[in-house]
Formats: sequence, structure tokens, C-alpha cells
Amino acid sequence: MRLEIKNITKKFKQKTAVNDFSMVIDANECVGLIGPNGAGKSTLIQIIADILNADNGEIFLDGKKISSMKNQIGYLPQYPNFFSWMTAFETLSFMGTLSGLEKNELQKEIPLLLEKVGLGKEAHLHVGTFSGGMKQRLGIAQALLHKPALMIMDEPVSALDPIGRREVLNLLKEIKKETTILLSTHILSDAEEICERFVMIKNGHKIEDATKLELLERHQESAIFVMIRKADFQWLTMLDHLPYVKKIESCGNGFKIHVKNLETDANCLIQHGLDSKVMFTKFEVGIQDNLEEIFLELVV
Ligand SMILES: Nc1ncnc2c1ncn2[C@@H]1O[C@H](COP(=O)(O)OP(=O)(O)OP(=O)(O)O)[C@@H](O)[C@H]1O
Repeated sequence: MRLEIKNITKKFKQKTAVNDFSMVIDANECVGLIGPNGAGKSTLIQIIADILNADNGEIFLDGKKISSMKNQIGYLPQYPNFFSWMTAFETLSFMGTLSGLEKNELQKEIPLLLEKVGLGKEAHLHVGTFSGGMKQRLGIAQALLHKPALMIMDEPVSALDPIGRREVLNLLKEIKKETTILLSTHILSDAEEICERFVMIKNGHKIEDATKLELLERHQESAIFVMIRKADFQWLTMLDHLPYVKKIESCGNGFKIHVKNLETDANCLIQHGLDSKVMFTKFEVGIQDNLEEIFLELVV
């Protein structure tokens, strides 16, 4: 499985929702499409699901146009809609028939699928009685019905309460073992839990495409965090005059010393401290923001 999104642009009147967006997803990846409200996530996802047409650009799945490969894609919309008077089993049976699946096949597969999404015991309950998390898990079952190679999900957990969110995240952890996943969210911590790669979108543009490690390394501050005894605070005033020290900030119980070159200047700084008889209780080289801070820095 290889999904290639090539230079997709989509405009709604004057508004460019997706702007020259390209990316590739390979088999077994779980990719988070991250962006604030209105960034263009739903528009892009609907173009991949072949629900919306792009104005420019093309999407290929295994080298073939996406429109001819729809049976390889499972799509979970942002707000899945079910008939409240149908049971979970009837819902999947109805959806499966609409997608052209055989009745016999459905009779066999639906109980297995409901079991997989944790709704085995609720198979014959009306969907109207389901919680948000249960409905979302039913939506995931529906998207998996035809055994797609790629699952695309639009904000699968954003609208759920903490319990529903946990249920769905746990389910996604299971599904990603056997299915390639692209999911959109504006909540980075959700994506962080299950995705290995993060593609950030802002005003329709791709602004970042990296693994967690790459993101952390790329956004690592050139600073050293030190904790010293109160008696040694005088040492800090001497640092102001060093050519490689850019700035000193007080930070919690210690100090953040910003330097020009982390690798070389950290050694110089520790040597300077030792020569000045400073006792370090903490000396941490390279301060990494967490992903949430990186996200805010990039998108706001
Ligand atoms: N059918 C439409 N007609 C006009 N403008 C639209 C339409 N659909 C989306 N837009 C606009 O395109 C931009 C991108 O919207 P989109 O829904 O793709 O963003 P999003 O990242 O999914 O946001 P959210 O997290 O709020 O769902 C927004 O400015 C939105 O108002």
C-alpha cells in the first residue's frame, strides 16, 4: 500500500482550503494530520476519500487514481450519522449491502467485527442508546467492513469525553497493527499516543512532516539548564561577559543559559563553572519542548 498525495489544491470561492499539499503514506504507517480548526484537514481527508474533487493535483493509491481504488479505503467522517432505530448489527448490514458486499459474507463478518470494536454484546441494541464512544467504535467497524488497506479518519476522538476517547484510542492501537492509518486531529496528545509521524497543516499548507524524534530534535533549544547552590549565584553574573552566552533566564529552581553552539559551548560552560569552584546540582544540555509546545509554536 502506498498513498501519494500530489500537489492538491482546493478552493471554496475565495477561500483556499488546501494549498498545493503533497505527502506520501506507506504501508503500516500511522500518520497524524494535525492542524488547528479551519486548517484544511477535513477538506483534504474528503478529497482522499474521493468525496470532494480537488481543483488541482492528484491522489494515487498503489499507482492508480484514487477514484478507481475506493474499495481499498475505509473512511470515518467527523460526524458519523446512524439511524437511531437500527441495531448495531442492522447498521453494519445496511452499510455493507450499500457497499455491494454479499449478504452471506456480512452475516459471518459482522459479529467478528463488532467483537473487534468491543460491541459484541451490544450487537442487537439500538444505536440510539449508544454513548458517543460506542457510536464512534461502530463508525470504525463500518469503515473496516470491506477490509480496507487504508483507514482515513476525521477527528475520530475530538468530540468524545475522556472515557469514550480512551475506548477509541485503545481500539485504534489494535487496528493500526494490521491497517495503515491517516487520522486528523487538532489535539496533539491524541495523535502522539498512536501516531509515529506527524504532518502539520496550517491555512491549507503543509508546514511540517516529521517523526516525534525529528520534531523534538529540530525544535530543541540551544540552551543549558543549570541548578547551582545559592552561594554560587555570583557566578551567573560572570557569564554575561562570555562571548558564547546569549541570554540567561531564571527557570523554576534553576537557570536557562542560552548559548550560540550547544555542542561546543556546553563544555566551555561546565569548565568555566568548575574553574570558578561552582557546584552544579543539575546540568542539562539541550532543552526539548514537548510536542504540544512545538505544535503551538508552529501553528499559532
Ligand atoms: N463547503 C465549504 N464551503 C466554503 N468554505 C468551506 C467549505 N468547507 C470548508 N470550508 C472552509 O475551508 C477552510 C478549511 O476547512 P476544513 O473544514 O477543511 O478545516 P479543518 O482543519 O477540518 O477544521 P475543523 O477542525 O474545524 O474541522 C475553512 O476556512 C472552512 O471555513
